[in-house]
Amino acid sequence: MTNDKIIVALDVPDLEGAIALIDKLESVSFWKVGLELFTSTGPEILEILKSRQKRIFLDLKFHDIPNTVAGACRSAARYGVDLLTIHATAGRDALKAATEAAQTGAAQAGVQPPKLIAITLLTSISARQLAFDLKIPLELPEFALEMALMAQESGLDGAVCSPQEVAQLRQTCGDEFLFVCPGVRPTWADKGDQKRSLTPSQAILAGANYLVIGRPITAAPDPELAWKRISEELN
Ligand SMILES: O=c1ccn([C@@H]2O[C@H](COP(=O)(O)O)[C@@H](O)[C@H]2O)c(=O)[nH]1
Repeated sequence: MTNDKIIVALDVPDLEGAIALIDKLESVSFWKVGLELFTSTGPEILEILKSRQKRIFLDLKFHDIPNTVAGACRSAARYGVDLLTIHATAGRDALKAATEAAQTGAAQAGVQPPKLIAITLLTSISARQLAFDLKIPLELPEFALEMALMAQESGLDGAVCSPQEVAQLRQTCGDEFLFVCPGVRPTWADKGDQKRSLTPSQAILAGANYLVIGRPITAAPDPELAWKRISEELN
């Protein structure tokens, strides 16, 4: 079964909604807790997922000065989560400080350190927006590659990128570096705000270790059926 490669994004506003989805999608083994749910529930949602033996991607996308991201990563690592995110654009010093702090926090709590992964460029940003809104004078694939390389050089375990860039990033960063791809859309799903999508099977074939999929499953009229269709596509 390859559905352990799918991380389902629990983007719901409260604990009640989250528990309903976790119970409904019993065979999902890896859940992503992001800004909306964590801001609402705090660490309680992590305890609930752990009590059900689920793996956890804590996607808080830290972006701040080195001292502050280090403190945040130290604290988050104490929860014993599997994956944790920071924006690569926080810079090299912040990435290095975050890497060390995640190790320290986990050791203090006696848990396994999370894999720390860097956001290269949000999958909701198009090439046009990168150039005209963010004023980045690089082609989008080159920018994503530079961010992934900086993360790798700073000691991080992997990167978040769109499925459209993962093949090139994989080729340069090698097989040991983790690539987690959101912005994944089955052919039958609405793209919403995602600008750089591929289908689940295309993303895996391109070299992603994990896919993050939210609304195509969680906002589907029948989430169990949507999950089953995506799992079958991958199997
Ligand atoms: O570049 C990024 C980084 C993180 N995400 C997160 O992934 C999910 C995607 O949800 P969908 O409903 O499948 O669009 C969401 O939680 C984002 O915060 C991302 O989309 N892009």
